[in-house]
Amino acid sequence: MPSPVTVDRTVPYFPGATVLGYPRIGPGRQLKKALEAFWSGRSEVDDLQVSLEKLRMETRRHLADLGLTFDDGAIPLDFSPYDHVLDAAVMLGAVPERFAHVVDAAGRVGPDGYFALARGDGERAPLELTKWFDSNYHYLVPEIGPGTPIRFADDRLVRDFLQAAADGDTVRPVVVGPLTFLLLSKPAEGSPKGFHPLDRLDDVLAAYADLLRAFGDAGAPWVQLDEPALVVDTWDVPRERVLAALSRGLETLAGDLARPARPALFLAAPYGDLGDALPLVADSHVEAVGLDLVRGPLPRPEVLRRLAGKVVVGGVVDGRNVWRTDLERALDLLQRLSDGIGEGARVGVSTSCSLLHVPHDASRERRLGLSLRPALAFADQKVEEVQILARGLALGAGSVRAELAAAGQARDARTRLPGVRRDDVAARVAALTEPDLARAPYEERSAAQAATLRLPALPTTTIGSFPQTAELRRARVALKKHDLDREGYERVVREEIARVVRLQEELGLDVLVHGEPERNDMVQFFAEQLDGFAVTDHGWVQSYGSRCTRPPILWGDVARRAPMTLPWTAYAASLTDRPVKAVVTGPVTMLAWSFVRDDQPLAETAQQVALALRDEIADLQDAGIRIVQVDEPALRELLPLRRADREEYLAWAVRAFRVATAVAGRDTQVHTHLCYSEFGDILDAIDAMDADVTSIEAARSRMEILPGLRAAGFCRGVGPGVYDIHSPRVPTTEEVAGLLTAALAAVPAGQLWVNPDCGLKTRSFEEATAALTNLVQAARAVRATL
Ligand code: MET
Ligand SMILES: [Zn+2]
Repeated sequence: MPSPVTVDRTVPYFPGATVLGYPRIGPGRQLKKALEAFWSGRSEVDDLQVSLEKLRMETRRHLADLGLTFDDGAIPLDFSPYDHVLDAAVMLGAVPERFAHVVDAAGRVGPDGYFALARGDGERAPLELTKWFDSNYHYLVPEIGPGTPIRFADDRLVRDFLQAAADGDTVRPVVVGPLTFLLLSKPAEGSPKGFHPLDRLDDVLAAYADLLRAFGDAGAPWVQLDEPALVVDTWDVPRERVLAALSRGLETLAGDLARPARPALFLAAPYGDLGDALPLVADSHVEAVGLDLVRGPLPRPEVLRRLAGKVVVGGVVDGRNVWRTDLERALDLLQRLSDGIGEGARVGVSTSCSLLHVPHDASRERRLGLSLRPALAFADQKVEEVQILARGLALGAGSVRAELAAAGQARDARTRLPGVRRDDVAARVAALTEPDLARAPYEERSAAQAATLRLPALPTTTIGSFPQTAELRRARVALKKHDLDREGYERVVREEIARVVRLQEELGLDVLVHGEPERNDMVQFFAEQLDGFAVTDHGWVQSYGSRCTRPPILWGDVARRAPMTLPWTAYAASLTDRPVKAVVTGPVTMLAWSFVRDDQPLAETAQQVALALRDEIADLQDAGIRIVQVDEPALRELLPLRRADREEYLAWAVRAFRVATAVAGRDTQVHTHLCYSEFGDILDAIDAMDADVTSIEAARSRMEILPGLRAAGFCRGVGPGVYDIHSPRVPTTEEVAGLLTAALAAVPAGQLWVNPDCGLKTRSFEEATAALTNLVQAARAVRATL
């Protein structure tokens, strides 16, 4: 007779050392290569599946080689072919109505449907792309309405788990938790007023319960539910509602559904402090909780004691930065965590968040030389650090004395590198006064600029970059390999600038750009030319889907050596009578998209970068350039997740922008460009930046931003993006005209600019030309109706 199943409230073994997630792109960017081969038709769907499985397998093996145990769930299964939030939506079958056809009768979504959701399919717009918490990773925003299907539909993750198990690896599946899923979603089009995706909580919980049962059947010892949404207190619903939803989720998934019907649950809360959510988790039946102890404090003693029955996983190794951990401090923190929990405490060691945000392996960075490299820890080094700490915690600090000492020495050596502190830079920052930050009143500027620039109503422009041709990429590689000399390379760049200027004249754009062909990347290009920055050879991190960036490392005081973009912009200007807009990357974005020194406040570092840019803008102006755009796409990204921290951040961010731009005279038009974020809650800061023109993402969200801008009293130029450059779709003239008409309902014609959402570098010339043709035509058509 089968014995009746009894509820199992014991806590199973949890590995001493783990990481919350690992880079998914592959050390050789295998993911990117496999995806792009498939999308371009160079490979078949079977090839893609084989490549992805190979990548998953190699990642598991690699983590096991680095020392993570392979049979107890220490190795996370956090792979995604494109994005983990999209995966959760697909798992739930929760696709928007326009994509209903991509879900088959069994509830699964095939590769074509999956990528159509991510990238559009020529007719249907993809899901909106936006920043994941305060990082430069982008996720796809699920669209949830009252009628959106929600059930446990697609079991890909379970199949991936079984595939690993068949190879002998018992991994720990990582899933976006139900609350985070719903809080990151937006209401589907046509949802009634007042509807919030959280209204679908019970349906989502039921689906997650089925998922957990499936993992139970598959034999998973642990499942990690990521609930970073809990560390944010700025959602569009009151905190009480978030906490009530959490209680309900914990009850349903951890209490009502008990082991052995489900695996043990590890609730992880990266990117900050759980705050008042932690007691609820403590009193629930989840078996393990992960705390971000890099960003968050050690919980108060009375809360810690309530965690006694659980495994508490201390995230003490920073998953967001590349500096070696102060192991001594981290071990001490873990010890205090353990002591605070009390007798029988079970403490695991982990990273503060997934290592998704850092590159694979610092030991490959040969060029960084002997000075900086020992101070760095990329993902693989962090995997080693969590193990050292776990050993130290289990066996005492004495057992890892040598490792602690080596880490300490490396950190000390870094602070003594020449260039870390420079008196000349410190003196310039200290000498800044209020007049250095102020420009003439906007009315004066706008009159002066109108007289100088003589632009038509609804002026058309682009955001800066044009598609990067294969020839250009080849030339850059050849330059690096010394197959092409500097002069030869610059010739190629100049030819490209000339071509792009001609193209823009032919298209009839009003404000031209030089096209940024000299830039490998908008941050790296400047970082390479600034003192205080180092660049990596292999330090790729995923930005979204197949897109990767290589963040520079800001390690010392920042200063400009020589003009950076001036020669290129001036060359473009020499080829045309139309105004040419110079484009530089702003201070906040330089910081956000680099790994930044952790030995002084960001505000201080930002001013140093701003002063370097100020020098560049002064030079551009002296050379006769009358429009300068300072890109700050990351302005919103660094916005703290807790309301209480926001004001301070926005103050220094705005200040840095003004330090960089206030050198512009009244007839020099300052633009800024912001993209891929919700800007609704920083409109005042955008206003305070005092740019003459602000171009802003809007195409995917259909101009949602504009009424808010108007309400905030924004009276300067604004260019809501009318062409979504992150999709291969070419918008029609009618579509663009429709968006412009919509924009005119919220913005006076005299303020409105016409431009794409962002730069064109990810598109082909063919797509960009077609889209810009339509954009110019639409602008002319709407202009004629004014
Ligand atoms: C992510 S914002 C990009 C701005 C840059 N000027 C470009 O056009 O590519
Ligand atoms: Zn942009």
